[in-house]
Amino acid sequence: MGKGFDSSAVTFHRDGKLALDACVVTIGAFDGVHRGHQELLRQTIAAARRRGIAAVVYTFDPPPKVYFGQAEPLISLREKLERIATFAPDHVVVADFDQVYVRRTALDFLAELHKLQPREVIVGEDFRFGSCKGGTALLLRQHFNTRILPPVRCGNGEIVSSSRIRALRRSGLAATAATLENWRDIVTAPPANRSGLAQLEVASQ
Ligand SMILES: Cc1cc2nc3c(=O)[nH]c(=O)nc-3n(C[C@H](O)[C@H](O)[C@H](O)COP(=O)(O)O)c2cc1C
Ligand SMILES: Nc1ncnc2c1ncn2[C@@H]1O[C@H](COP(=O)(O)OP(=O)(O)OP(=O)(O)O)[C@@H](O)[C@H]1O
Repeated sequence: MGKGFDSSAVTFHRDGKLALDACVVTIGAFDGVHRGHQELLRQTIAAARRRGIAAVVYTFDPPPKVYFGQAEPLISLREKLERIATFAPDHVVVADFDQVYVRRTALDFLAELHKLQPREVIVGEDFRFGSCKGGTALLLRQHFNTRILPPVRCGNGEIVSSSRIRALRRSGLAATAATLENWRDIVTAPPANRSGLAQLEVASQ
């Protein structure tokens, strides 16, 4: 679970705008910022702190499955960014997942990642990227020092996923879904702390 909401320490960027000389980065749709995502965020921020470099979260708006009409979003972009911000990364990159972006190949995406000069990339086993999901975690490993985390599971052994949370909600099992999200004690920020988010929203208009 993250600490308390404080977006003031986090800088938000549109994709392609951020260049760094070192970082640890995690990548994903992160819809719901569930317990599996939280583990990625914790490991990413811990690795970055150990190395004394920036922690970066790279995410997509809307989540690709939502863009392709395969799912309804679990939470809004604002809520997602607020949840991510509670883990206190240094940077959050939000890529506009649209008809132009979706045509980028896995190699295009790797070229963008190179601009962040990651010392470590941390993703889950099933991470895919690039048009037609051509890129895998193993391809990432050919380009960057990549840590592939084993899946976080719930008590009955099932893998925690946004899809599973959606299915539980659809079945009327909202309380079970909420245990996988694990956000019941989220601290909501006062408006003054949301300036970074507001800037991102203005930039996207
Ligand atoms: C440049 C780029 C292009 C993508 N193109 C597609 C696509 O054509 N079809 C698709 O289903 N997903 C596409 N995706 C989404 C990925 O499959 C995946 O959902 C995304 O990278 C987030 O990973 P996650 O779902 O593990 O969070 C693309 C992702 C990126 C970064
Ligand atoms: N249970 C989990 N344990 C560890 N990593 C996870 C878990 N679920 C997702 N991840 C990783 O988090 C990142 C973002 O994944 P993503 O947003 O696709 O989540 P998801 O729950 O698998 O979504 P969906 O069910 O919609 O496919 C990816 O690197 C993915 O591999």
